Amino acid sequence: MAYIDVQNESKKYRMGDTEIIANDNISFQIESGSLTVILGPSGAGKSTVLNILGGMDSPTSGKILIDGTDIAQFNERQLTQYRRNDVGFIFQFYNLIPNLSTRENVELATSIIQDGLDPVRVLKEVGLGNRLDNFPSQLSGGEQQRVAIARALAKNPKLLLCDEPTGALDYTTGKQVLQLLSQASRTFHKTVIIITHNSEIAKMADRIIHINDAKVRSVVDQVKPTPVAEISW
Ligand SMILES: Nc1ncnc2c1ncn2[C@@H]1O[C@H](COP(=O)(O)OP(=O)(O)OP(=O)(O)O)[C@@H](O)[C@H]1O
Repeated sequence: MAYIDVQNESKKYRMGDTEIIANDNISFQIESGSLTVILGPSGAGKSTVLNILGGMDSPTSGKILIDGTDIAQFNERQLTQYRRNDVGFIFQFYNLIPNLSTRENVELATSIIQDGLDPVRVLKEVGLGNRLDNFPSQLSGGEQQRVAIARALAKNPKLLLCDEPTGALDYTTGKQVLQLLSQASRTFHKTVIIITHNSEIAKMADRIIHINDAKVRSVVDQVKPTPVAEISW
C-alpha cells in the first residue's frame, strides 16, 4: 500500500457568485521514503494539493489516505495533531520567527512535540553549527532556508512538504537546499514532496506528478533520478 493515496480529491472555493475549482478530481499515489515533485505552472492547483496533504485545508470531496488513514475525515483536533507530529513544512519565504535565534527557532518546533530530535545536532547536520546564536536577519536567504529545513527535520516527521523551497534563492544556494531535501529522502527515508514550476528540478524526483488547470495531467516514474549536482537551470 502506498504511503499517500489521494483518491478523487476536489477543492472548490466560492468567491461571491463565482466558484473556483482549484483541484478537479485529483488522484495519485506516493511511496514511503520517496522524493516526489509536483510540477505545474502558476495557478495550476499545486499549493492547494500541498495544503490538503499537510492538513492545513480540507478537500471539498475525495479521500486523502495517509498511511491508510483518511485525513479528510479528521476533526480540527486530529488535524492539529497530524500537522504537529507527522508533517514538516518548508515554504518559499522560510517563515522563521525574527526575534528568535537559529537555535530557538528550531527549539520552538521541537518543544510542542514528544519525540523531536536534538535541535543543535540537526542544525549541525545542515551546516549551521556555527550560526546557532544568530538571528534570521543576520543570515543569508540560503542559510535561513537551511534553518527552516532543520526546523522541519528536527520534528522527525514522516512527511516533508516543500512549497517552492528554492523560489527565493539563487542558483548555487538553491542547489544546496535541494541537496539537503534529497538527502532527507535518500539517507533519512523521509517522504519528501516538492512543489515547483521548474521542470529541471523535477529531474531529481522518483516520481513527477504534473498538474495543470486543476487536474493531474501525467504521473511519470524515473527509475534513475538525476543527482542534484548534475541538474542545471
Ligand atoms: N483560499 C482561496 N480562495 C479562493 N481561491 C483560491 C484559494 N486558494 C487558491 N485559490 C485559487 O485556486 C487556484 C489554484 O491555486 P494554487 O495556489 O493551488 O495554485 P499553484 O499551482 O500553487 O500556483 P502558484 O505556483 O502560483 O502558487 C487559483 O486559481 C487560486 O486563485
